Amino acid sequence: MTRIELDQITHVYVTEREAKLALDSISMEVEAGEFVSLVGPSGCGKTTILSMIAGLLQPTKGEVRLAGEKVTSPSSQVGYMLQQDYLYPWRTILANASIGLELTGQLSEASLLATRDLLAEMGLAGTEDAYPQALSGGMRQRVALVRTLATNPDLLLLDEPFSALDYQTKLQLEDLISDTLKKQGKTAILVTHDLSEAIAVSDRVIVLDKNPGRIRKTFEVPASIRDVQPFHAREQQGFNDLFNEIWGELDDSGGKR
Ligand SMILES: Nc1ncnc2c1ncn2[C@@H]1O[C@H](COP(=O)(O)OP(=O)(O)OP(=O)(O)O)[C@@H](O)[C@H]1O
Repeated sequence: MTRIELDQITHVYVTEREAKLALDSISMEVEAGEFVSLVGPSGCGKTTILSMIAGLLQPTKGEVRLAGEKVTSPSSQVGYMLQQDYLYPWRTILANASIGLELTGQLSEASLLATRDLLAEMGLAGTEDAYPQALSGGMRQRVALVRTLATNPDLLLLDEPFSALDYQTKLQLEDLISDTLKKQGKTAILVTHDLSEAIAVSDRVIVLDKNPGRIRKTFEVPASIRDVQPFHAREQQGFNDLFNEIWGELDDSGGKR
């Protein structure tokens, strides 16, 4: 299991026109097995943070560490899931779900069998030989989740993975991801613009400010909300109060705009 540390991270994007201070001295820790959400106004640096944890971008100053090791390049320990499913239309569902195994040299009979099992766990049994165009948006996003989990990463980075889905599918997928990650003891960071989703799936919600990106405030989600499935979390006592409290912080950070 992977513990994440961001130690005094500053990032400046340099373009022909300007030097943009995107993140200013951000420090945070995510414990192994913890599920943390990042919320904040558009442009506050959420994706920049994920890119650094994924090893796709090096901070201008500071250090990111995974399980105590400085991140200098992408690692197979880390799975990244995005808003778009990026399934290849010419590959079958099984071939799409197993592409990460192929790219990392882990393709074997056993790993393919495990991928089939994962597809079945996600309610996708029988779709293995179909092509992505035959599947609904929610099913395709489940295939993307299987593809992310198939290489067995310790850490999942989820960049608005539910935002393109209809509300009902989104709730179902939140439950599925939350269940799966809890069962497997994975560490996860979710970026989302949906505050109720952040509260429903997370152990902690971190609110960011923008210009420059900084941590504004961190909220612990109480056990009464954490310990039930995301769908029912929204009905728990205290959910609305926490929502309103975080919403107030988002308002002050410009997050509602
Ligand atoms: N490649 C880049 N070159 C220059 N500036 C960039 C680049 N990527 C991001 N930025 C700037 O850095 C800041 C943070 O961007 P980032 O995409 O991390 O924010 P975000 O919080 O994920 O935004 P959103 O919620 O809209 O996805 C923004 O001001 C953005 O314009």
